[in-house]
Amino acid sequence: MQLLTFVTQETEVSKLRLLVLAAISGIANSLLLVILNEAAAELENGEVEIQLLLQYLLTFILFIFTQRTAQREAVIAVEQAMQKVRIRLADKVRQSELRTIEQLGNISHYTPLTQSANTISQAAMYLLTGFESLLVLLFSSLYLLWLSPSSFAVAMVLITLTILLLVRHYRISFRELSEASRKEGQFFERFSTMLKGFKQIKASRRESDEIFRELTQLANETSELKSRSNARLLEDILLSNMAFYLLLLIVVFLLPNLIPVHEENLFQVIATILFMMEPVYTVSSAIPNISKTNVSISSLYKLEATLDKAHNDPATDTTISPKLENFHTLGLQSASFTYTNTDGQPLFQAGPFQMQCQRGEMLFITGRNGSGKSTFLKLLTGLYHTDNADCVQVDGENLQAADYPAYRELFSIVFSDFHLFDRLYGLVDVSDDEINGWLSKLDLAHKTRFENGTFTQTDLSTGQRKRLAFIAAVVQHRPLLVLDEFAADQDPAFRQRFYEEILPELRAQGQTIIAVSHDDRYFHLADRVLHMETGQLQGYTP
Ligand SMILES: Nc1ncnc2c1ncn2[C@@H]1O[C@H](COP(=O)(O)OP(=O)(O)OP(=O)(O)O)[C@@H](O)[C@H]1O
Repeated sequence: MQLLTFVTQETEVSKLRLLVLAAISGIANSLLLVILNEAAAELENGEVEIQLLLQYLLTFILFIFTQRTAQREAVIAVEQAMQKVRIRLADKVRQSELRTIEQLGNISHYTPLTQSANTISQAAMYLLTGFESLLVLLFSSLYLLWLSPSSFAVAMVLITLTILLLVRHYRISFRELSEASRKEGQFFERFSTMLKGFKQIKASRRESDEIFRELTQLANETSELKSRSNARLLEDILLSNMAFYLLLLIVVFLLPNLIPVHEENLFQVIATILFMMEPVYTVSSAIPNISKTNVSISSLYKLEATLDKAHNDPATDTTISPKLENFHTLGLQSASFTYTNTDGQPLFQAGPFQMQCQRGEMLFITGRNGSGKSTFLKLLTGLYHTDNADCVQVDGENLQAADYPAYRELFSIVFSDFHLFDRLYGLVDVSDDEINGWLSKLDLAHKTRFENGTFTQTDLSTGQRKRLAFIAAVVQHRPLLVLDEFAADQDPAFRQRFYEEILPELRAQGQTIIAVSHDDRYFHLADRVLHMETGQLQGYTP
């Protein structure tokens, strides 16, 4: 059971201590019944001894104390475990290869990280009370056996049948809830698609209706699966009650006629059976919740297994060695990369690439859409791992797998689908003045300022936001600046200044620049222009 694995693997609290506390609480609970029955019997014969009252009070205190302590510790432990799992998964996501995250794709894969938390926290309580109730049931059954073996036999038959049915229902619920959770993920994915493509659907009623139909269908299917499961929960509670009323019927109306001695302690037997109803009720209502939690934990561990399977860097050290820092050339040697579908079937092969870049060079790359320019940049910058090892070279030497994290630190990159974070993370020794200087240089000073680690205004046009992304890259002061179609959405006047002033200025300061560009009127400014032709890189003279 996933919940048990979760509690065992992720929590640091002593499981034995929790079980012992729950066991004491369960035994104390059952003892209360025995003492009450004893007292009732004594009352029939005269007076109740004060000793019994004291025993009752002490057992009651023990019951409350152990139950409260066990529940508090379990809840705290599960909260801590949940926090630990979330942090571990967030860390695994950031350590994953780019390709894995691209393949995982949309947000629906990460919903377990947020959705599961509440379910799992609640489930700790159910697990503990479920265990305690099972113990109460066990001890009350033994007490029933002592009071009336025939009632015990009937009770066992009925309870076993009830439990078998509950277990069968648990399996069905698990399947239904897994399916509901998958559909819920798809709902959120469609919902985020609707938000991302809002402009299009706002302008097209038919498009909007079709997406809305899909959303409605997913919501309906999810709700149908969940309602079915919840209805079964109510039926299960009713069923366990019915089993006990049937038991009472047999014990009170049938057994006394069959076994004459049975009437002697009939009241105690009835009280015991009524007492056993509560734990059975608790167990039957815990099952659907534990089932929901198992679904949540399964999806969390599934996400983690996907991240673990991905080829992660064997090391995380990002310290740039002096050798890397002072490189003269870097490039790719027989480097290729193959996109595959989820079944591992090849879709497109980029390369093999042979390419060397000199320090301080300004290199432009051109080529048709889909020819492989971005893929080449991802290989060169170490964001994608090449199909074969030892294909990235620095000063003619192969880059070792453990060097990748440090190698990536050599590049600052502005992607064509750039993302502007709400603050400039990880900046070291960069003054606000330097960033504000860049804002003036890129004609943005009248729109925004840099203060306290953030731009005061980022709600700007696409081209303006891209200039902010360019500033964020440049002020990292890394040896290589990589630009993927940066100027594509800039106005002609800025574009001219960018190619004729800004890039040459950066090169003069020692930056190596590798830029994908379609602006052939500025190609003469580059040291070299390379042309990408369906996955193959060729030299090109403008
Ligand atoms: N995420 C992906 N999954 C599978 N195949 C992909 C993926 N991205 C790109 N490809 C394949 O790789 C080829 C090269 O894509 P790439 O993005 O490198 O081209 P590009 O030259 O940068 O194109 P553009 O000029 O349109 O940006 C594409 O034609 C496509 O077949």
